[in-house]
Amino acid sequence: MALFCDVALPVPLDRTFTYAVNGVVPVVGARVLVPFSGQRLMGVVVRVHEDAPVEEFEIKPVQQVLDDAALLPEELMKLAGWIAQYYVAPLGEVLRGMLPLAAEVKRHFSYRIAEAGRKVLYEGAVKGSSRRSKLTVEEQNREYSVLNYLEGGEAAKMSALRSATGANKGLLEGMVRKKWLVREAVAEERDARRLEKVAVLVGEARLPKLNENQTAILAELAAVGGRMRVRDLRLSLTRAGVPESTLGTLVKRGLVGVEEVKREFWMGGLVAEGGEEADSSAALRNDNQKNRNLRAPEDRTMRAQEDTTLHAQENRTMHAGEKRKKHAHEHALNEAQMEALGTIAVAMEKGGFRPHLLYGITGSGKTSVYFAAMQRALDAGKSALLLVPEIGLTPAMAGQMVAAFGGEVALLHSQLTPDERAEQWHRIRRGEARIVVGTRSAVFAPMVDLGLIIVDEEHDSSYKQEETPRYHGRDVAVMRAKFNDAVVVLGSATPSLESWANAEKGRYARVEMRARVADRPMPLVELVDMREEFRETGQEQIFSRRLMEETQATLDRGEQVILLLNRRGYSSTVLCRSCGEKIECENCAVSMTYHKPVSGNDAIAQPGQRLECHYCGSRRAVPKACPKCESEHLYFLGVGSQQGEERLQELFPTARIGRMDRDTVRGRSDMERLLARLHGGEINLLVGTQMIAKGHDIHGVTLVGVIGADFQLGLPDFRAAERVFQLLTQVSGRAGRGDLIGKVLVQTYHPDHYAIQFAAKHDYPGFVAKEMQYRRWMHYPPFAVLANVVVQSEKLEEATAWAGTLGRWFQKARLDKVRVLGPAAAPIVRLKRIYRYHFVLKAERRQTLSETLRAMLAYAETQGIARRNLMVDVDAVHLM
Ligand SMILES: Nc1ncnc2c1ncn2[C@@H]1O[C@H](COP(=O)(O)OP(=O)(O)OP(=O)(O)O)[C@@H](O)[C@H]1O
Ligand SMILES: [Zn+2]
Repeated sequence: MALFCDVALPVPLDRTFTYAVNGVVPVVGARVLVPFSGQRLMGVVVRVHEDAPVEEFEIKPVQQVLDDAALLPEELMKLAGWIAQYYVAPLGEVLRGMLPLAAEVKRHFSYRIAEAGRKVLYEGAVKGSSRRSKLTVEEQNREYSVLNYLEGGEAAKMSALRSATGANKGLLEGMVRKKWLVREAVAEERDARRLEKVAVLVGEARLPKLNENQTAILAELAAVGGRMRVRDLRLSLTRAGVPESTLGTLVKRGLVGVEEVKREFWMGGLVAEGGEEADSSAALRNDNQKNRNLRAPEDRTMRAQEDTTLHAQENRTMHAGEKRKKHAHEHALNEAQMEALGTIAVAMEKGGFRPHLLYGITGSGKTSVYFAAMQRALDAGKSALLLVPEIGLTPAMAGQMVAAFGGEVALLHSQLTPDERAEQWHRIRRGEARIVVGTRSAVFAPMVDLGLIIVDEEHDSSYKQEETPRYHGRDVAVMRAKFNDAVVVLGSATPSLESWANAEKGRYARVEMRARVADRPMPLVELVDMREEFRETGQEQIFSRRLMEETQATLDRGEQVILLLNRRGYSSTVLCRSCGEKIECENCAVSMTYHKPVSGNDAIAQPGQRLECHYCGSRRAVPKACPKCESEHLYFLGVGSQQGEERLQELFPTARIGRMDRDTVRGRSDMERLLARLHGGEINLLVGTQMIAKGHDIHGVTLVGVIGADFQLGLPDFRAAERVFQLLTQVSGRAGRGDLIGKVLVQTYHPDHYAIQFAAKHDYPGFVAKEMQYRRWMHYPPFAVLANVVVQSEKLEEATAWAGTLGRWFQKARLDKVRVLGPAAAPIVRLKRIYRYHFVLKAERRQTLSETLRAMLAYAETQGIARRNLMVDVDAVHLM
């Protein structure tokens, strides 16, 4: 009896594909390579069966089965199915996101002779190469050699063809266009876990007579404890001018051995595998700097040793700051923390799915509770997963995890290479890493015996994936816990309204921590009415007099100040004074931001390219005149963090100023360096965008100033008030986390707005009550479920026509349980050259919403609207 299997493929189609089983029978959850429209794709088997498909077209066989056992455990297969259903996303694309194993499959192209090619070859043999062609005789001859080479019928890789015939890619592609050849994309399995060579000093050997170069190598090795990656050693030898062959000589003489070991993966000073100490690995990483000393071989050993210790010390002080702070896991928990831990621990003991919302104000010590709960999970033989918004923004969290749990930890974040990601994935799958810390997609980590999932800062919008599948990591975490019978804890000082509503309904158990640790008071918040300020000073100022006064006083007392200026760049808009035209991006309907060129190494904006689009990244020079009316009166509006920094430099010339935004913090190491300078007191005045509000725990900060956070209140988004409240609360929470009480000054043009009023009073429950009313009246989440449907095309006419087609369908369908708003131009009507129209769908019940969305997609298909031109965003976080 013939066997078939259904395979989910990473293509934007809401269906699976049937293939014939060929030899090895794959199990559900295994990866297979299958042919798909001229390519070979990797997919995941979702069903094995005997039902011969009824369709007319030919059923192709599976080409290769990559796994003997299910790669994805059953609960992850279930979770994938749930996501596909809930977010109306193709299952194959969901699974692709779950399996970060692309690195294990190598893709390349190969060519095979086609019928037409054969004909040409035989005709050519008979008539000689007399065909009319634009090609030179030499190129024509080369084509014949390619055909000759492929005559046997086997496919050949491009590299083989090139070396045999000298044909380049262009020539081969030309032959494909003429249909002489067919090109095949080949996917091949490869082992992502590579080995690397390590040079080892052979201890026993009696030192014979050596030349200078040989001594240098031995000293180099001795200096780092006798082992070094050959790759690194080669690098330093080249720098010092020692010939590479010297290493070979030493190996031959038995003074140095070379071992092959499994490659270790390094993550910004933290060793993820096998290593115990963050410090020692960081010191190891610094070999390269040390190697500059290679010149004088005689005393190198000594000096290098000094260097090593020196580096280790530097690192220690770097990480710990001036006065060493205690790590979160080193505190004895206070009463509120014990109570929170108790609730979570009891839930774990009872077993089963138990969701919790941990509402703990800023500085209440949530992190320590996470650590303790994760330890409990480990003690019970379970594994634990901690999701964080962005590891790069809160490196302290990852560092403390490694310090507390050592080799048990796997870190998953966006800066890993595909190989590193695959390696971490397998470590977790094998049960070697039982503590996983990661960003959004880590929710798919193949944990063994998962007992606990924690979602830190659960309100953070970075948990929402803004590409297919558009899932929300927090909500997926809850479902994951459900399929795994695990406990899940959503933690925040400003929980999302969705989670809060779930707690109100009793779906989540609520745990509260309503005081700061060590009886530290909440900071005092003072509002500065900027309308008043303008009236009194007659000038539009960035910084109010009150804020300047307080800043000066705080700096004078030797304390630290943080100022939030939530826009990056220098000026957010360039406006023509004569005609009012704004300079917009040529790809997107948004104004371009002016970035002032900086001299020196950290010049980000290149001279002559000073306007940047924050949506597509395109750049251009500031025009000399308005592109529309040619007036030369261009006017720069909207203060960004770069300008803020410049002004502060003028106002407080002796302050030690730092800036934290996407332009100064590109990666995790930038963040680490900046935070170290803050902890150490090297910076006493920090200005930055919302990045500065993220969970940082800097004890010397006693003043937080907020400049223009309320412009967001005017954005066309029903979550605007919630976002402003969260941002104000989170940034205020950075003040007064040490021994001294903190103060917050909020400059605002809307001092009476409830989001600002409640934030000033640290009244989250008050804010939520008010905001819930508004959401109920307006039928917005959490009182309705919502989806954003964007119709998109590079052609404006197409986008509008399709929007019209769907609009008429919605009207005709007379949906009484779903409200449809639109079609309307999306708030950003053109983005990366794509025109966008949208509908917002609101329904009382989730079921109704997804049925409507599916019916709409089915109708769109009959109208020839391709799936990729319709973006369906269920539980959309941004409606832009
Ligand atoms: N029981 C305790 N006693 C004293 N200090 C503690 C205790 N628990 C935690 N801390 C310290 O309190 C500070 C705040 O803790 P933590 O960063 O966990 O707060 P949080 O609740 O996560 O706040 P936020 O929401 O602002 O990030 C840290 O410096 C931490 O080391
Ligand atoms: Zn753009």
